[in-house]
Amino acid sequence: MDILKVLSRGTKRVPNKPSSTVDSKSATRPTNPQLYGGLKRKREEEQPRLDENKTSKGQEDFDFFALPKPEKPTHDTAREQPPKQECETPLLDEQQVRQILKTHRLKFTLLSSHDERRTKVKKSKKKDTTKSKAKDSKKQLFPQPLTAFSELRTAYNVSARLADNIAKQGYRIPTEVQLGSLPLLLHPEKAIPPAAASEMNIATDDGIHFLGVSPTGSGKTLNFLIPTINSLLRRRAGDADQKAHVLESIIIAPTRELVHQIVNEGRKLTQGLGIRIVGMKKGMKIPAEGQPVDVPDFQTESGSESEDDSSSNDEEKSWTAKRATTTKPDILVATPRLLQMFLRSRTLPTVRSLVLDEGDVILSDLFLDQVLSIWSACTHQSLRLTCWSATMGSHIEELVLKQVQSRDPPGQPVPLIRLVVGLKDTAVPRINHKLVYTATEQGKLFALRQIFHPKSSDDSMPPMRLPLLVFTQSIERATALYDELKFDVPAEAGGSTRIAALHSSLSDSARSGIVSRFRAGEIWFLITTDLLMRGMDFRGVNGVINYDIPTSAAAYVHRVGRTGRAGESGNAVTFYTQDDVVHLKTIANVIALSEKQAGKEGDEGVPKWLIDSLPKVSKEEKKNLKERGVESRRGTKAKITSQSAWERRKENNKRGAIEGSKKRKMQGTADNARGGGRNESEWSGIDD
Ligand SMILES: Nc1ncnc2c1ncn2[C@@H]1O[C@H](COP(=O)(O)OP(=O)(O)OP(=O)(O)O)[C@@H](O)[C@H]1O
Repeated sequence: MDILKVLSRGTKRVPNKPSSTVDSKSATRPTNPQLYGGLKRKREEEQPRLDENKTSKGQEDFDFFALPKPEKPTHDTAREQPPKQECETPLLDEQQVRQILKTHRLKFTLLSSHDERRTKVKKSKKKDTTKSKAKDSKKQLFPQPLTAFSELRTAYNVSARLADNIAKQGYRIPTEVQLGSLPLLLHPEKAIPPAAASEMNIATDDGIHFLGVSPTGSGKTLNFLIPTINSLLRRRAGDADQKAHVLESIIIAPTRELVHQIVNEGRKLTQGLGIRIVGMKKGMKIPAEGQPVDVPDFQTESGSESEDDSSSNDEEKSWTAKRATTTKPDILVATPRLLQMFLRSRTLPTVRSLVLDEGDVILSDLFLDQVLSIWSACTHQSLRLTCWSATMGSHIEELVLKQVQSRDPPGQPVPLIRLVVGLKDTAVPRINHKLVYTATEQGKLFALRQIFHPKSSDDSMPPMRLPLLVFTQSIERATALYDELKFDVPAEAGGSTRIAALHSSLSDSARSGIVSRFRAGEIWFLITTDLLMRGMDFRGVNGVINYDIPTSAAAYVHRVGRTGRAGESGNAVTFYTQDDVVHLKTIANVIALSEKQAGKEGDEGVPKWLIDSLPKVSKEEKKNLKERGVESRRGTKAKITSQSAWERRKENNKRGAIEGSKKRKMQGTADNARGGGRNESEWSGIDD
């Protein structure tokens, strides 16, 4: 293997790509999902060789990303057989590993270990704060990276069929987070060789707990799904009763939209594997307390695919009564509230893996009680936790550390390892950021219309192609903005159907309808709120408009992260008024840091003079803003309007009447030209 290929693989074309490994989807994927890998490319002659014997001419042309040919299924359940030992991929030496991790800006830190814990307990008598304990125990690690997806099979014991499903989805080059953490999650003993593990005083043979912090759109979903699915396959490979479905993994996500998205991704990876991944819905029963309970199948069940956190007993009963098919999941994806509602005092003894997607929200006050009770309900002693997000505060890390340590069996601590990709809490490099001062609320509407109307000649606004996401501070503001804008799109371009507001007070079916229409490109402007968009992956969102300023640095990162995903570029515009100036520094700093990280020179997104002139934001103000939003936009002050709704409707009706009259005239001219009049039925159509 050539280290140059490892370091520069984001920029190098793959020679002789076998057509069987790529499907149509790959054509639409960016060729380079790397964020930082291509930045510091070294010349070939400077690179150390891994194995001189393997650098013959033939080896130079070795298709780095090609996967081994899929094995033929041997039986109908398509269960995996114990792995055949394939050609071993040689381990990189520590210097090479360090270089790759540095190039891709990957930093692994051990947040806990047995010895550290003992010293900490002693120390804690003097200095008993969790923060100082956590700080004391941090150490850097250099695990083996994944140099190509093909290594999943050859080096990390991934099932051939799972590897084949990954290839079929067109995934060819691992992103940074995948490159860094897949080996560690799949095969920790191999990723951290025994010498390094003993130096760090950790044992990895019984798995690890993991915190993954990587930019938005960097492929964290695939990253937690692959190890989850693979460990299920491997564990069951030797089972006599391979057909049994036992709930072994739970993935928790904050919204039903995200649950649905994860299930969809999971389904693509589990095709033909005999693994059932199910999204939890209201009324669903899951196998708790070790009792096998029938679970309705997510796909075959009639009705809405999304659940509702506030399901009533009546709804539950009627739903259960009308269920058509039942099944049991191997992997359950759920929102915290719904799962906890089902659990009450029941336990989930068979669950070995708990994944928290958007972990910082999941462990925020919004869901903390529910998540902790789910965590306690998972009573298996080998339960391993992974927690993922693009932003993660230190209080979340401390919370996770405290929780996992409290469950460690005596004398057998399980390491908690954290990976940070790039700089923590920054936006992805390929986004252009712009702060736009609009002075007043009216000014925002004016600025938004300039973006919406393509004929605008104002170049203070970046050119933004459709589709666009527009964020507001609250549901009331999203609805008000929708009411204001719904007549802005001309009828001939689809009128109000092109614009929608998505928020949690809508019904399940309305929410999933809007998401599907937005995915299908039927909706061009989607007005929404922070929580609803967490983790959502819409291909081709070209721009994000923060109509109301985000209420925290994390909110900014996640909002703008709906564009510029998987290596694509995007635009983010943030409006601010006089009322926002006191809060702006936090956002301006995130933009400045993100631009610096992206290697952008000068004052592209936010001029230095602006940052310097903005007032400092106190901790108290930050907290207040995060919890309550900007005061002048709360409650009844949430109104957004340039005219009264009545005036807007009147204007729209007038416009419609004029359009209709024009059409009738044209139709009449055409009919007269054909020499015939209209018959009754034609008239009735137009008059309706
Ligand atoms: N190795 C890869 N090569 C190309 N595309 C990839 C790769 N891995 C993931 N993707 C694609 O990148 C997109 C973003 O992935 P995903 O939604 O998992 O990001 P994320 O890191 O979870 O983002 P967020 O923090 O916003 O939740 C998806 O469309 C996914 O299919």
